[in-house]
Amino acid sequence: MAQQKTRIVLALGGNALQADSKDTRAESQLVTAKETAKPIVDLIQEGHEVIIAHGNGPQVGQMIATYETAAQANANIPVMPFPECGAMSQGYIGYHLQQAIRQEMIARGMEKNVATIVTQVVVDKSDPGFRNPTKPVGSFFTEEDAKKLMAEKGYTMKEDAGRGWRRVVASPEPIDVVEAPIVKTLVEAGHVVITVGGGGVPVINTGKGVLEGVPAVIDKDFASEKIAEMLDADYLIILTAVEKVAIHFNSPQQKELDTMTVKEAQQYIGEGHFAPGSMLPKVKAALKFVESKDGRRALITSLEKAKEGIAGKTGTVLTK
Ligand SMILES: Nc1ncnc2c1ncn2[C@@H]1O[C@H](COP(=O)(O)OP(=O)(O)O)[C@@H](O)[C@H]1O
Ligand SMILES: NC(=O)OP(=O)(O)O
Repeated sequence: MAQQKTRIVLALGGNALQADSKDTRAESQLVTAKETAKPIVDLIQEGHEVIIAHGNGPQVGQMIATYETAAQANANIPVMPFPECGAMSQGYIGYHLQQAIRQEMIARGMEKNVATIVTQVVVDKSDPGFRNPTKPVGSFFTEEDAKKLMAEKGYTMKEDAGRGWRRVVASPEPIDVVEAPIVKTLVEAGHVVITVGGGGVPVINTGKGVLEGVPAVIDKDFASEKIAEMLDADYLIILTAVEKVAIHFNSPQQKELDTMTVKEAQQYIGEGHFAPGSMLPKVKAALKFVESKDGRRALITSLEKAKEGIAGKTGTVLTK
């Protein structure tokens, strides 16, 4: 039986772009993107309106580190500022997703266009996120190497959910998605749109329509939630490396959750079940979306299980 058409914002996690976090080559990302395209095109083929968002932590961190290293070696090479690196990461990742999704649609005889919108997201210049960097970017390091980098380069680095040490940067909250009306027009015309890549390029509104990029990385789960509200989406689906959200994660008491009410989610957040910088923003984004309007649904699951998840067979569903 055909499923009801829904407007879905799909937030792609890091594993949708880099199957192996140590292999950051562009060629490998394109291969991974081609696998990622399959479950996405399944949803498009079922008739859903799909808007795609994605992270950029590893990619933007790599770009910044490359520029910094090049500038250190050659004084004629200027360091590319953070917002510009964010914009480049949207273009680079969007290009891979466009290629992969287009190829998959052609293989299935589907006639649809797919495009990336370089998206700016307004933040507040007095957001407390600017004073307390929390967003992990770039590669993972051992504690020893991280301490050396902190001393040498003045980076702030933190341990990331048991996976190693990473540089952390400011991560303000998204307030407004500048290009949302264009995205809406394209979606309503039947096109597949990739937007708020890497959470969007963070900009502050300096008045009279002048936007200015700021050095930060917005969490893509929060930016996805924001655009999902602005597009009046039915569904926010956050795809990551795990099939279900768990409490007592990584402990003998680990319990995977099929559903979580808003009240339960708030309780679990208070009890510290979700790691900051990894699962916590996903649960918070899902919670905010479900609370924003009656009838809105949110699902957290793995990329491979997206189709089953939307059919109600797996994943963790947030309910009111
Ligand atoms: N309570 C939890 N339940 C499930 N996974 C968790 C939990 N806390 C932390 N995680 C970890 O968070 C990861 C997802 O975060 P991350 O990899 O940063 O996101 P993304 O997929 O957006 O790149 C999961 O793969 C898992 O290792
Ligand atoms: N911008 C962002 O949230 O990136 P990741 O999902 O890669 O951390």
